[in-house]
Amino acid sequence: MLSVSHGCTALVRLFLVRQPTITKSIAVLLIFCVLSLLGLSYYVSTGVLNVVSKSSSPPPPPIVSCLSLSTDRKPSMVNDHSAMPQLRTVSKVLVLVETPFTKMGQEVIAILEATRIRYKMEIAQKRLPNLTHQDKGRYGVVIFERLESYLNMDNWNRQLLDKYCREYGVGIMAFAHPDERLFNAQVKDFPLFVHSKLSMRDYRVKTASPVLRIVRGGEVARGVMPGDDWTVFVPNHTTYEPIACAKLNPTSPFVLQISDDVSEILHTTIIRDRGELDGIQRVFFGNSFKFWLHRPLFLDVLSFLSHGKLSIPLEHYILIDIDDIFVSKPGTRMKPKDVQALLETQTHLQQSVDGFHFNLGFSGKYFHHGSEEENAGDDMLIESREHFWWFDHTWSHMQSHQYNISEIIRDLTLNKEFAKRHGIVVNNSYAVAPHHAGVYPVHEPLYEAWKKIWKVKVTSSEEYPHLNPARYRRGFMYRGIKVLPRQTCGLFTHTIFIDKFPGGKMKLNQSIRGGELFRTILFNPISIFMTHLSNYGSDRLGLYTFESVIKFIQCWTNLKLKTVEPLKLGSIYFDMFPGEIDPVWRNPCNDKRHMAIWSASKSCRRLPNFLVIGPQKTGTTALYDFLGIHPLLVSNYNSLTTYEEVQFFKGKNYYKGLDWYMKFYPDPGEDSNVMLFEKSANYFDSELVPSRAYALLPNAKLICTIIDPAKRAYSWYQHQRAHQEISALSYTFYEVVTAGDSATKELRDLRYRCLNPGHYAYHIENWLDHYNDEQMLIIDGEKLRLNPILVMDEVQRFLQVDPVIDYSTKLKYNPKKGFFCQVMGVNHTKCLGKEKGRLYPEMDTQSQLYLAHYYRKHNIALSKLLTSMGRPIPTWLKEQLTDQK
Ligand SMILES: Nc1ncnc2c1ncn2[C@@H]1O[C@H](COP(=O)(O)OS(=O)(=O)O)[C@@H](OP(=O)(O)O)[C@H]1O
Repeated sequence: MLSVSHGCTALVRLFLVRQPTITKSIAVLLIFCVLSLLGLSYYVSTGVLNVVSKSSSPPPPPIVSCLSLSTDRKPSMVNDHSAMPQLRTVSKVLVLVETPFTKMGQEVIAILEATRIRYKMEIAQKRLPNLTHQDKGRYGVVIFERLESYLNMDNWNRQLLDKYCREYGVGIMAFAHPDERLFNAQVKDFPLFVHSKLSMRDYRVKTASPVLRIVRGGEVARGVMPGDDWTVFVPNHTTYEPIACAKLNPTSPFVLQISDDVSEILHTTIIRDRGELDGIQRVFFGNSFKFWLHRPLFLDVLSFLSHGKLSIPLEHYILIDIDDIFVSKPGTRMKPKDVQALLETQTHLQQSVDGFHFNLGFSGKYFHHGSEEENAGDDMLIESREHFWWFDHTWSHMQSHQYNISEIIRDLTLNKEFAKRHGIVVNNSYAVAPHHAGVYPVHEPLYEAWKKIWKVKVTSSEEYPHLNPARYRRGFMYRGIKVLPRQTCGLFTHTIFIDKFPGGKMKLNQSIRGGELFRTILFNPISIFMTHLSNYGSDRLGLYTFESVIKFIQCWTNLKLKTVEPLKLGSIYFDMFPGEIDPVWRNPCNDKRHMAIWSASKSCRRLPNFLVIGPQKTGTTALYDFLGIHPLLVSNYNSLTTYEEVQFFKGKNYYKGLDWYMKFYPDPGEDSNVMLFEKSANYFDSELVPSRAYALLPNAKLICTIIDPAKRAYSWYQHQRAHQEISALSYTFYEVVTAGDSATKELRDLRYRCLNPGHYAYHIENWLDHYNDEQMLIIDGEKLRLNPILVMDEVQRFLQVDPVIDYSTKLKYNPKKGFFCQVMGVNHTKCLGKEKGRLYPEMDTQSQLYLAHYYRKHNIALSKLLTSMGRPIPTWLKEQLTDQK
């Protein structure tokens, strides 16, 4: 554009200043032509002209026709696989792969993750993992990435696996992938033969197969199948039954040997072994997931072999949001005939999708911002308002993370007034934020304003926990608002013509016919799609895409599609996935997209660099105080309720969100060497905290302190008594630690709280499930008490902080207190308050003996763990382990 305007100015000047000569006139004309060409190419490349030229051609009708949509459509067989009573297996899959990186194995894992089916991946050549636990089978189905790995297992492992499968009714699934070309080769140990490395065409699934559930039998996928590495199975026993078959491609090798009549004979591409010979059900696939239908068939086989335990529901919900109503650029907006088409398609889709409605998200500010015809389109949307569902998409299509609460409130109010003026009945409970801004990472003011103006209860976003990989997208709940995962269907604001679809029309059709879009609906029982106003003008890509994919699903599957209002969808979602209600906060600075929609006033520097995690009563407060002496180690501001401990990752505080947590930290600035830290002694023994802390602070360092666990338990008990905890006052220490199953709940709880933190090895390992060994410093609390100077030097080295402090000048033993305290002046030290280092009677001998025995196995585990980590063994631990009390 720049060159065009500069050129024009030059042209005008030339004419104004002098009389043109002929040569100059020709030169001017030439310049004019070049500029016109430049201008034209600009318009063509930006698509502006396309809008004009293409909008006259009729939008494409939906694709897909199939046998099952014809009038003589036969009812399809939907098998209920949950026939076997008293299964003794867990709903989990064992996946045996060649290597963790092989493509096929990764594809299997990707399906399991997308469908939220639990799995364990192991290398096939290694010893099998434990298959049982307390008379329960750990896996409901065993999958071999390669059939060859199953056949070539060593005798011991093979017998073990077969025995397990027989006893627990567990099925085996495997994918044939022979390295060499085979003709009529016998499958090792089975009355089954294969031809391999073939090219196939015209794929069909057997109508009567008991394996089918999602896949509708009887359809034919015409044409040549992808790949020339197909294996077909030739059984020689009644135990085998074909599930799917295909014809040979005439160009395939062995064609003549295999059959005379290449065109008609069907060859088995997926075969089931009913288990007549050895009591084990197996299903072998003759190819990978290159052919799209193998994914839904994989899910059916999984369901079948697990006796319905690993089935996904057949009822699937879809909600199609059309965001940006009124927002699009002139030339890309809907005209009356597009609105008409939208209405017609909605009516049409209501026949195949129960309750179907397009869900329209409006931004009133841009009403009537198009051409005359497009403004008439806006009017028609308003006239047809009661046929659609409507939700708020902000008045000005604002990125809420850039605004404060009153600005957001003002914006939402304007949109609300717009709706009122135009008689739009808005679905109050649902709203969507433009650009996902403010939903995740959470921008508190948006949530507050939504609740206040619209009483929003449900929203959706594709950003939690991250946009990619899409299969990990999940929901969460924050401040009473349910955030549901949103799916992308490939239609963005600029995707308005079929041939401009990224990758072209072929790519779009692939996505519809078993590709990405189809898979999204298949794998997610609830799919909320994000589309835009512009996808329904021009070529009406939105209508083409969804009508086609819904037809395709009807053709090939027994999925029952439904649409329900977002509020109901929210309840259904969290009834299905209750484990997702609790959010997991991640660091926005580790995701570029998150940074782009996070308020500029926030900074990841306001998060701790290291955590002192406890456990309680091991000297953590002394350590906290000593750390605070160092000018480069800065702790959080005090909490009003829990003083120096923020206790964010444990308990209710976590639900207050990241903004709340960050307010406890100063911003040390980008270039500062300051390290922020938090000490919360109750983090150590929590089951949830390690994963939460790691999600937010994966690079943090951790410090824990350990003392003799029996001593720690007794100190804790005394602490509870000093704090007047009734249960601790009611029972002696011995009664607490020895409380058995018949004790009151109150006493059992007290015992648990008293003894559990002392299971050091167990808790440290929980942390090390997430963090690396090198990220954790384990301090001997006794050493901290007796020689804090040495310990603080070690801490400085571990933190790699400038050792600007000589702790020998900062800490001094206070004989009166019996502890090291901070040096404040020549004859003045500051010690911890009377809360720490209380005087209490010695532990009774009975309790000492009991606890020495109780903690013995935990202490052994700790010594093993410390040795494996290359850490020193504390003196008290050595004594405990040598002591024969
Ligand atoms: N320098 C110094 N001053 C005071 N106290 C010290 C010090 N070093 C270690 N200790 C020991 O720390 C015990 C308290 O541990 P915590 O601070 O981790 O307790 S808490 O969980 O934060 O309440 C406390 O336990 P009790 O003696 O049972 O009170 C002390 O033994």
